[in-house]
Amino acid sequence: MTAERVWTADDAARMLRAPVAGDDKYTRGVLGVATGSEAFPGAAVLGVEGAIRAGAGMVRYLGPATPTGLVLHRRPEVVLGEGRVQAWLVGSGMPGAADRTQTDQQRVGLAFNDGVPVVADAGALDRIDAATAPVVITPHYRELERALDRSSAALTAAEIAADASTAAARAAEALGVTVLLKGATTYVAAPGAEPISVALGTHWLATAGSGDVLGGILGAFVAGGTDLIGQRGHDALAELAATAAAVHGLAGVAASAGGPIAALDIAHAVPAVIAGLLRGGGNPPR
Ligand SMILES: NC(=O)C1=CN([C@@H]2O[C@H](COP(=O)(O)OP(=O)(O)OC[C@H]3O[C@@H](n4cnc5c(N)ncnc54)[C@H](O)[C@@H]3O)[C@@H](O)[C@H]2O)[C@@H](O)CC1
Ligand SMILES: Nc1ncnc2c1ncn2[C@@H]1O[C@H](COP(=O)(O)OP(=O)(O)O)[C@@H](O)[C@H]1O
Repeated sequence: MTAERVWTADDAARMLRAPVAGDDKYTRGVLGVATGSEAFPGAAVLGVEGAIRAGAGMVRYLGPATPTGLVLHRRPEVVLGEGRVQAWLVGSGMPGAADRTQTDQQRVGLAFNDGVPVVADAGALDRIDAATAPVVITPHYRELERALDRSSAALTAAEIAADASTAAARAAEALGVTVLLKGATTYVAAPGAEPISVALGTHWLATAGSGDVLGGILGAFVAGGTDLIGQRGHDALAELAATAAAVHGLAGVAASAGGPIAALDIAHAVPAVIAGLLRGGGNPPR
């Protein structure tokens, strides 16, 4: 077992920043989102909702017709198409390499080529080698098994489950990315750093689309945290990832109140969770 740091609500509160008078949508961070597919259009909606509820200054969405229509219908705030962004969220609800369309290839390539930090999920995990800036990946156990398949640190999903903390640390080292390994306890590891454990949620979070919302929350934090990432690289990325897992977990608890939740409920609970953390952290929301 690897020694680890336990991430608390106070730690998360310290990472959050309320907007100030000098802010506008751009200084707060624009997140490019390349997620969803004709097979999984809902994943795009869930990630975008997570990002907006977590405080992205703006979201730009790039995807096929069905998810594009659904995203815009639910969130007219979203701007479609390419443009300048501070970070990318890519891969949720997208097929892996074997089934990618040419347009999928292009939008995944664009995200990794843009020179800004990338949150890579699901169908983008096999393209992290193309990255031109720091990457944080958000796999569950089976996805991490696949991502490690051709690396020097191959592990089965069962081995990952048996010691997720060590698996996250080994994966970060082998892949050269920050790893947010999802599970009942989420482990975050930056290359060469002690892993962080986050267990502030509820088991009701084990529901379809829950991880897609987490990707959006993390995307918003990364887009708003580029100064921090510029100064402290993967250590900052790991702390932002742990904060996203904390906010996601606390939002799940708030949405559940002891009963079942739908993934969108998690996103809806995020603003009040952030407000509470900002108050508790001595930094009043504006
Ligand atoms: N609303 C949406 O659009 C959603 C999209 N999602 C997207 O769906 C894609 C696939 O995600 P997964 O985590 O499922 O991918 P995985 O490939 O990790 O999971 C599929 C595995 O689950 C097994 N499996 C399938 N149905 C099962 C069942 N009923 N009982 C037991 N095992 C079963 C399969 O044999 C396969 O091994 C991702 O791109 C993800 O982002 C999911 O997040 C769910 C919600
Ligand atoms: N038993 C559990 N207890 C608490 N949280 C869980 C549990 N199982 C999964 N989660 C959380 O729910 C989310 C599931 O994400 P993921 O596996 O990607 O599902 P999906 O692909 O359906 O979105 C992750 O944030 C994970 O940490």
